Amino acid sequence: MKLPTFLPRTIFPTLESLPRSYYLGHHAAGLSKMRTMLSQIDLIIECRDYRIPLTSRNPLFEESLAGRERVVVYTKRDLGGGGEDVSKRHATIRAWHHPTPTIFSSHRSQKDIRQILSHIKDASTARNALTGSHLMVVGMPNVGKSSLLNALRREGVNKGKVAHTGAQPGITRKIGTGVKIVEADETGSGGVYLLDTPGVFMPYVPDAEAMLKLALCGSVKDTVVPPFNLADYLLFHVNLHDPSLYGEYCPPTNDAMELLEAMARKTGRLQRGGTPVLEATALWMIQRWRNGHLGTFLLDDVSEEAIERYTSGKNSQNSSLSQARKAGKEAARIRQRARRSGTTAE
Ligand SMILES: Nc1nc2c(ncn2[C@@H]2O[C@H](COP(=O)(O)OP(=O)(O)OP(=O)(O)O)[C@@H](O)[C@H]2O)c(=O)[nH]1
Repeated sequence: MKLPTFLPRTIFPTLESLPRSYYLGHHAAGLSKMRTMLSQIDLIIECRDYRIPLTSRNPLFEESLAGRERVVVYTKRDLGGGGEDVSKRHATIRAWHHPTPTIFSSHRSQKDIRQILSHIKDASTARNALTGSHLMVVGMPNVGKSSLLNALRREGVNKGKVAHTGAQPGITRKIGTGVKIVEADETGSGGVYLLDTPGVFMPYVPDAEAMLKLALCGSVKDTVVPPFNLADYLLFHVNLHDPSLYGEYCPPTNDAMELLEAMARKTGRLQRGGTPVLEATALWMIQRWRNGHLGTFLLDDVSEEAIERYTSGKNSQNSSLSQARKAGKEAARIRQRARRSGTTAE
């Protein structure tokens, strides 16, 4: 008997009830500190997540840290997969950012890290800085800033890890001191120092799907978006990519609960009585994808048309940005009033 052909979903339903903001106190404080330090900075390394090149762009970094030389580094390239269209994809992204240089990197690839170092050294030489160059790495939470700093230091001056890294966002909370990533020459000039900064989320996420992408990539804490919604959205993408990726658990399905139940049974995530523990299984499934074990692919569509759509939507994003700022200030005022009167507002 011929099995029916599996048809993956082509549209994911809009989840209007999802939170659209994750702009925390230490994000605002970090950004304001970065702004005050800007005059001492020669080059900004702006990190974005390779799996979501459009969605992980935070307009705040261009708006608040304008006027400094910049390089865009797409981190976690290894999690975006290969394929024939990689060169075309990279060319499209480079053209979008032109004339800002763009580098695609994985923190474990010596070749990628050397390419970034080489760019940094060239920029520093061109500046002819006698007192050394001072760089700052910025980006959304969990995008891989501290991992990049450690990798540049290891490759540049052969020294061990200095910055803490972790699978959840918000590991770096404060701006530290500059870390040497390139030695000065015999004359004492040419040294390069890099500042790590806390990840800063955008004040307002333009749509619910963007929030799902950011949460899936680990930019917000796993408690912010319900794991079932994330697992369902991940399944939607895995199905568009290759449903055989979860073939060891169950046949192709568009039902996330069916897959989670099968995964829970196969991996022994069961309560007493044999009931599958679905939420823990959803988190496990998401973590497997984040580690590259459930397919490596992009969540954003990267084409000239998609970039055009994204860029033409920027204006509405900017107005949402000012609305979000007003809402943020109002929330801070309410919290302050509640603290003064001895009650909490959260
Ligand atoms: N596969 C892969 N994982 C990476 C890469 N870069 C970072 N990671 C992982 O991503 C997670 C977050 O990395 P961090 O360096 O802590 O990210 P961060 O941007 O400093 O995070 P915040 O403290 O929130 O600002 C860690 O689990 C890293 O191991 C990469 O290029 N490839």
